[in-house]
Amino acid sequence: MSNVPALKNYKFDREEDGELPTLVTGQEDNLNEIFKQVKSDGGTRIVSDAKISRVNKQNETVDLGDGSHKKRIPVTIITGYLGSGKSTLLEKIALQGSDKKIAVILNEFGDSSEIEKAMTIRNGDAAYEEWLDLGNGCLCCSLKNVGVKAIEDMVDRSPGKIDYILLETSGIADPAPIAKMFWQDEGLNSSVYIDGIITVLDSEHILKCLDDVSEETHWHGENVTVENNLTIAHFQIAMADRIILNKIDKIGDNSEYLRSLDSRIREINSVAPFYFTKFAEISLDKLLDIHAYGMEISLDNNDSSNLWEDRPTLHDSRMNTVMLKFRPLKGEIEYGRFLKGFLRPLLWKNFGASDNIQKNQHDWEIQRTKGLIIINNEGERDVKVIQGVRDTYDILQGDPKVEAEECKLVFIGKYLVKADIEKLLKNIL
Ligand SMILES: Nc1nc2c(ncn2[C@@H]2O[C@H](COP(=O)(O)OP(=O)(O)OP(=O)(O)O)[C@@H](O)[C@H]2O)c(=O)[nH]1
Ligand SMILES: [Zn+2]
Repeated sequence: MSNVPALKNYKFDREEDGELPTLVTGQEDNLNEIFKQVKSDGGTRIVSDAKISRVNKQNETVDLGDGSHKKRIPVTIITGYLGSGKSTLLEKIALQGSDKKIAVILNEFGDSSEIEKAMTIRNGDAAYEEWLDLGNGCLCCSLKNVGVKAIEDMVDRSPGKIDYILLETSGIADPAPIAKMFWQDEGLNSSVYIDGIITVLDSEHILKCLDDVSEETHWHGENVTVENNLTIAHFQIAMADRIILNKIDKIGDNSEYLRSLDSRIREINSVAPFYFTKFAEISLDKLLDIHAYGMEISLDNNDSSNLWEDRPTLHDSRMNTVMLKFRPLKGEIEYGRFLKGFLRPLLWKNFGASDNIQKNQHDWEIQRTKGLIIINNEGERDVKVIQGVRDTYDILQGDPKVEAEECKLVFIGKYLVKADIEKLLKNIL
């Protein structure tokens, strides 16, 4: 077990920690002042700020036993439901060109990372130092070992080259098992530490997500005790150390709705500070190096379970991914047919577009669309990137140099039937 110092091993020390405040009777009129100055060590004792920052500092390095120290790398986990703006946040963090050398780990569902890459995120004038794509499936179970190994390798192969890691989880992943992975895995635990979990919410759709409970969500792990009226979005909010209420431009000045949003989120997470943003515009210092687990991580690492209420992992089995690959489109006319005859009927089903597209009896719903569309215009190659969240989609100019010979579409949603969607596409190709 890495010998990360545990705050619990510290004894209160008068000259170091200064005077303990006299017994607090609770009648003091400067009670808030007193509480602001003292912090508990997670147990009963109180320690000074200086000591806390020293412990946090020590948490950032691990003593290798031969007197040398290895700097541990902070990891910020970025979670949030499908299409909330996680990648947009990554982009904004990069564009702020911070002095940190940042590695990005993507754990996207639906193997859509090259679509993400087609909108290459640039860190200043270069892409992020490292870009580790953990591919399909969720880190919490199917990919765990692969994921841990890949992260360990990345950290080991670039000593000194990376001083911060951002991990974007897939939109439908429960963040707890991913965070736990950094605690429970011996190797990871000594080379990285969790600085905080940031949850990005789509202000326009988050209440719909929270209301979308279903008896079909299932739990990974034994002794499922947690009641079933929870969704992934609940856990993503509950685990947050910072909450970004993104897409505020979609709400306008609907203060009524904002109040309902505020109270719903506060019900789930009453402590994490939250920020309203548009296209994830927020300054780095609110998100990085927050040492959200500085105190707990220095408590005896073995009892990290109390941080994640060792509960089973939630999976919503109604969700699935449909990925289509097809030849480049021939010119603007076919591209127009693709939009009018395929994409819109699929996404605008609720607006009366023909909803007999999918034969299954379920109430199917596309929640996330990502596409890389290549159009051959008389020898000219045009690349479009499609980014959609439920019924709205953006078409962005892609990088014509992207290495892709065929179009690629990824739909993530409920009860999607690949054969039906493919048939609709065939009608227009
Ligand atoms: N109107 C509006 N659109 C936004 C905002 N932030 C992001 N978007 C758009 O929403 C879409 C999804 O944004 P992403 O950053 O890809 O979302 P994501 O959370 O990474 O999506 P997944 O990785 O699929 O879960 C993109 O088309 C963005 O341009 C915002 O504040 N307002
Ligand atoms: Zn899983």
